Amino acid sequence: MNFDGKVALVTGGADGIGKALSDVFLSKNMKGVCLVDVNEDKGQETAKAFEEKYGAGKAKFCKCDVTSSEQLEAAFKTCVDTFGRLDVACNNAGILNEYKWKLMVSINLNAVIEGTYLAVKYMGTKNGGNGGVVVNTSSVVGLVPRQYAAVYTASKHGVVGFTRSAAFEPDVVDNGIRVVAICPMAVETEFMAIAYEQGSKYTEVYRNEMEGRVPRVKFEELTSAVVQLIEDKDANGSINVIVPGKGSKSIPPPNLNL
Ligand SMILES: NC(=O)C1=CN([C@@H]2O[C@H](COP(=O)(O)OP(=O)(O)OC[C@H]3O[C@@H](n4cnc5c(N)ncnc54)[C@H](O)[C@@H]3O)[C@@H](O)[C@H]2O)C=CC1
Ligand SMILES: CCC(=O)/C=C/C=C\C[C@@H](O)/C=C/C=C/C=C\[C@@H](O)CCCC(=O)O
Repeated sequence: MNFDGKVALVTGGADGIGKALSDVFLSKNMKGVCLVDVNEDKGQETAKAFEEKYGAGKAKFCKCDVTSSEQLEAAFKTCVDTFGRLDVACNNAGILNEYKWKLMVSINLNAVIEGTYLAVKYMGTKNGGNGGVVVNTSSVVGLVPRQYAAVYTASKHGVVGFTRSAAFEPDVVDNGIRVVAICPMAVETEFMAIAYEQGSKYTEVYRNEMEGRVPRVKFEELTSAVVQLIEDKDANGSINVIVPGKGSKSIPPPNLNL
């Protein structure tokens, strides 16, 4: 898919990875981006900054807690009502808080599943749309274990398993939709700083042993991996790890011919 005149919806679009993706989408001449986020102040601020940079009417902020089915569907509807179409859905919002693990699973996994199905409803060729691409944000710990963050790791493994499987569901394929996921290593965002405030065993260990010593994926490395996945018409069910300084690599499912 090329980006010209297309429309994207990005959850967690107010900040971090979602904001960086939205910026790049607009720089590639997308018609508009819908920033879907629970943080109203940041969301309004980011939308305003994008309109100043790319022109009036290019960014729409939708206040939404992705754990609410009603709010998430309303965001998809607002996006199509505002821009007239939807082509790319990034299910990206996420948190790291092992103490609030049920909430974390709701945000990191359930909302990714719900967002994917809503993308089929609002982008699907059988539903009046033009087809499109769903990009789900997992993590490197969607592929490898991580002690002290068992539920975060489970939620991100869930995103990988769901993406690999949903991509080949007839209802998804027959609606002209591809589904991919990214598995970045640590990225240059405030994600861990926010996680420190909320507290978890993992962030205590991380802060003591790893902070400042782990290289970060740069936004440019991450966004170019996502752009490639969106542009590549053969990328479906693809799970791409993103490693600082080394770029993006597709990771196939394990070969079980034992
Ligand atoms: N930063 C990192 O090192 C890595 C992050 N990830 C994943 O990338 C995704 C984005 O993370 P970052 O941009 O780094 O974090 P961030 O904290 O900078 O941005 C996350 C955004 O999601 C929003 N959000 C949180 N809960 C929400 C909810 N219930 N409803 C709607 N919006 C909500 C926040 O308000 C924020 O704007 C997450 O899924 C995270 O797990 C994956 C690998 C590495
Ligand atoms: C180590 C830095 C870190 O844990 C930052 C975490 C930020 C977000 C949580 C998660 O989505 C990302 C984890 C990134 C880990 C990065 C580097 C390595 O420590 C992992 C290498 C994989 C392994 O454990 O073998």
